[in-house]
Amino acid sequence: MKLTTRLLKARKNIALVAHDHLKDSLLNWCKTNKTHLANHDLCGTGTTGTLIKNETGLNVQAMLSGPMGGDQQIGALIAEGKIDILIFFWDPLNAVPHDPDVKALLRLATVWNIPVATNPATANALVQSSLFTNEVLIDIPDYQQYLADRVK
Ligand SMILES: O=C(CO)COP(=O)(O)O
Repeated sequence: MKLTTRLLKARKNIALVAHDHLKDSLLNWCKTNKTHLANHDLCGTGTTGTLIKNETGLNVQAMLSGPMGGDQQIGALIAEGKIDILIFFWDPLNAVPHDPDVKALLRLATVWNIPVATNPATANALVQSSLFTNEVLIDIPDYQQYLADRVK
């Protein structure tokens, strides 16, 4: 796959998602890192986003709840280059009904090479990284080239 680059601006679009057993963990992480998060545009799946908004006062755009399509909405935004960082505390110990959507979200985050944290240790590393406060270039698939190759 030929690559091109995408500039992630200093002010990021950050998606926040947590499965039910990990919602307290993500909520606590958001409270601890509220001042960092306040510098960015936040969205989240329905329940996670609403809980964070209510409990931290941060402005979080809540999409649909995960099992109702929220993971897919965030995945689509990633594919469109509208999400810069994904923080997704997914549950490795409990099955969820929408496992295909979870996989799809994680897959698209990998395809489009955005920084992803799936646990608090990595989320801490991300928030302390210069990419959290500065603009950064990431490599992404060259979609125009990809399409041109497929249609010639
Ligand atoms: O299920 C989720 C992610 O897969 C999260 O959805 P909620 O935030 O609505 O609980």
